[in-house]
Amino acid sequence: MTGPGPVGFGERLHRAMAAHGPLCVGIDPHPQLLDRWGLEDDAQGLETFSMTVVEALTGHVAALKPQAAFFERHGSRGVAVLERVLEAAGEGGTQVVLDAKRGDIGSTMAGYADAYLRRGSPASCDALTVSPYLGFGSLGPVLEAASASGRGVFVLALTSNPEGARVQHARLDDGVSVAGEVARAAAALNAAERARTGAGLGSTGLVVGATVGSAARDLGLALEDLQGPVLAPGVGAQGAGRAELVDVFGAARRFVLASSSRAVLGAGPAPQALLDAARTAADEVGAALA
Ligand SMILES: O=c1ccn([C@@H]2O[C@H](COP(=O)(O)O)[C@@H](O)[C@H]2O)c(=O)[nH]1
Repeated sequence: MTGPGPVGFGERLHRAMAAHGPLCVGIDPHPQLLDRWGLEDDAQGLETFSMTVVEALTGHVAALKPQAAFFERHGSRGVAVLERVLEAAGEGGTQVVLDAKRGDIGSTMAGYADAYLRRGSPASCDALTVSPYLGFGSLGPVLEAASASGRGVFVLALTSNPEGARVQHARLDDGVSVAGEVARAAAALNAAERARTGAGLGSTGLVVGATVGSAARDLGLALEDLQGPVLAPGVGAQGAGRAELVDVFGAARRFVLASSSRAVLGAGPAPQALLDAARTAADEVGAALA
């Protein structure tokens, strides 16, 4: 991708959600999906699959979210495909979220920042998913790089998988939940950014699964105070739909970018069928989150 302009990620996403609805379509080239599309499970199949999705949906959905794992499993040729997908996907205002869930000590996070959040890097994206479970402070280098280059992050808070709860629901000495502490830190960054730029949304997002039930409320996440985007995976194949989005996000609904991968991708390979599936999903999540 050529790289974002002077408008920050939060504001760009805000505009994209207003234009196309609050849907992010994941690009998850599972081997089973490649097979269903009549493609080989190799780098060529991966490229045909991913570029079909990009060409069908770019400019029609708020965001696309390639899942790094399904590119990395094809080795260096798969990573080269991911670079081409990131380059092609960012046209027409569609925001590109790379789901790589990076998390390491601060000095290594500087390497990830350079890889994904620097202008001109071969794998540059609009926003990167990151894990705060080495301590929120370890994210410093990616947060600084994102801020300097008009990019963003989605920090894991309450993930959609059931195993996450044991860590993310735990309480710290002062009674604040682990996920609540992550949400507080993200909200502080967004408040500072919005005070500085006047952006509609800050660029430090959270990941909160649409499958987490009452956890965000019970754990005091105060998502309505986040003033940044909430990426909500779990819609479609993991079982969440309209009722879950309303229940989980309540008054914070307007910040939510619902994310669905397999449920949309299963409509392919015909580009029009993919576009129809994405539009139907965008209408459904849009009605739930209005
Ligand atoms: O808490 C999380 C964080 C990320 N994901 C990712 O989203 C997609 C979900 O795919 P579906 O086919 O819609 O189930 C996948 O890439 C996950 O790694 C998540 O599911 N939960």
